[in-house]
Amino acid sequence: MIRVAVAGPRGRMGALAVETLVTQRDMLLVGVLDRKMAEQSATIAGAVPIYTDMATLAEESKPDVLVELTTHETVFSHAKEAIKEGIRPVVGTSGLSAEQIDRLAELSRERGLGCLIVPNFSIGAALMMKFAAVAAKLMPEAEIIELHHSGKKDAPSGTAELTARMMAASIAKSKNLNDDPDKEDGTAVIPIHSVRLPGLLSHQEVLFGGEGQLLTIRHDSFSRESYMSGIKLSVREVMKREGLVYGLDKLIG
Ligand SMILES: NC(=O)C1=CN([C@@H]2O[C@H](COP(=O)(O)OP(=O)(O)OC[C@H]3O[C@@H](n4cnc5c(N)ncnc54)[C@H](OP(=O)(O)O)[C@@H]3O)[C@@H](O)[C@H]2O)C=CC1
Ligand SMILES: O=C(O)C1=N[C@H](C(=O)O)C[C@H](O)C1
Repeated sequence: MIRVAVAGPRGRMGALAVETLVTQRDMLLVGVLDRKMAEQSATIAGAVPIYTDMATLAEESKPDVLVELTTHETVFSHAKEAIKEGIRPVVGTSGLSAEQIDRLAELSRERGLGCLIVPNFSIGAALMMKFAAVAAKLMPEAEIIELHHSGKKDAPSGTAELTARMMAASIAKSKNLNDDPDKEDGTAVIPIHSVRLPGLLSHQEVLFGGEGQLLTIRHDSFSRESYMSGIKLSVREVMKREGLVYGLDKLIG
């Protein structure tokens, strides 16, 4: 049985994650981590205890995994504290900096614990990133447009950042860029444009321009249900891993 805790249980994602994880036969929801004792989190969590600090959560409920779904302001300290307490983070929250990601890689390696950073739990988005990385090798002139609901607090999205990183790595490996004297260090910077509007949920387009042509790779999430199978997979996978894995695409082969 995997003992799971969820941080951010009153949030749009956290509440649905709680609802999903309690139905899994191989998982036991042992606690939720909130920033305050709220009546709403008590309703969501049901019989599950609510904690407002990691050390007490760790000591009393002994989770194996923490699913982190809070905000860009909190996520790094939660993930760091979890690793310190021997809890494997599954980080869905966006907004970690490259330095923070490197630090979590270091900490999880030192502690011999799995740590997953999954900017997008949907299978379609993972495929979009893979396809974009392949396309970037042959069509490196590319830009990303990410579009989200107006309640999203951070920009650019975590999905767009990982897409850009995978495309840059792919371009750097390809002969095209390494031969380009205009690129100083061989690292392509893929521009990201962010749109926040009511009516949207989560959408991304990767545009590739070429002589007389345009390739568009697009993914849309129309409901947060699209993330739930990826969350379940990530909780199971983090138990089998050591060190950092960044992206659902690395879990699905
Ligand atoms: N990886 C993925 O596939 C997906 C990732 N996301 C990401 O997940 C994150 C959450 O998104 P969403 O649910 O829409 O956001 P919400 O704003 O709906 O939820 C965030 C929740 O976190 C709570 N919170 C804030 N600080 C703390 C803290 N210190 N401890 C515990 N809880 C805290 C907030 O409480 P309060 O309201 O009281 O401040 C709120 O309930 C975002 O970063 C988003 O980008 C979203 C969708 C998919
Ligand atoms: O805030 C959201 O909604 C989402 N955030 C994630 C991100 O920043 O990429 C994942 C998805 O795009 C939805």
